[in-house]
Amino acid sequence: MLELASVTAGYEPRRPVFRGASLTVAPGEAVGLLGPSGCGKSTLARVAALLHRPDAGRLVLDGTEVTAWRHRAPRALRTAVGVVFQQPRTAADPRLTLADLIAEPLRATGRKGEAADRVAELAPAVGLTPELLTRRPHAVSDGQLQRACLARALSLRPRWLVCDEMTAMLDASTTAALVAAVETYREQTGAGLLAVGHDRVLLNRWCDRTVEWRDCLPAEGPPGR
Ligand SMILES: Nc1ncnc2c1ncn2[C@@H]1O[C@H](COP(=O)(O)OP(=O)(O)OP(=O)(O)O)[C@@H](O)[C@H]1O
Repeated sequence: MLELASVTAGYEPRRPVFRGASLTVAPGEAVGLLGPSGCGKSTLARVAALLHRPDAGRLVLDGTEVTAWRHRAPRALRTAVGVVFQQPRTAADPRLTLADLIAEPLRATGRKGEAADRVAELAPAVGLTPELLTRRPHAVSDGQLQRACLARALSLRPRWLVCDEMTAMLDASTTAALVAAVETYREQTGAGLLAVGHDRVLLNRWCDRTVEWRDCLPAEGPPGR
């Protein structure tokens, strides 16, 4: 279970973006999160991915309460969640080839020896040819780079995936390919998914259920600041 309970988070002391947001994803479940621009969906997604420390509230992953975020989080928890962001350009090191980008989490966790096999397995799963794997980000399209970013997110076989507007910049065929790659991975591993987006039709089609941001907030009191 991925449980976000009464989470308050933001970027400035005493000025949270939202207060008391709660959301649960059951093992193997796919939950879509919809809401207006700027309400804090990405911030909550980053809390769930252990990338942003909340001001208050709880994140419980498979029964373990998370007490440290980012580099302070224990490796076993950090690697339990794979994350894909909206903008592949800002999420990818421009110096790395796509093969090295995909293998980055394996290198960072001392599993460099598995990198070649895992990249060979993941590249076709996300629709990347061997030739594309040798290129650097500046020499591939946004869609191709996003495919590599998805493969990177899957490289450590996470139990949870957080896709934050993963397909917002992409055309319909790349969107379909990436959603299919996520779904194949989930069928193979039973991973749960939190998919943040604006596209209600896509999220309804993709996810087991879709949650409105307002329904994540406490009923009483004004949402947000
Ligand atoms: N790094 C940051 N520093 C300061 N403020 C930030 C930062 N990131 C986001 N914010 C602010 O926090 C608020 C929530 O942003 P967030 O990206 O979580 O919203 P969102 O619901 O995902 O929006 P969108 O649907 O437009 O992506 C916004 O007002 C935004 O300007």
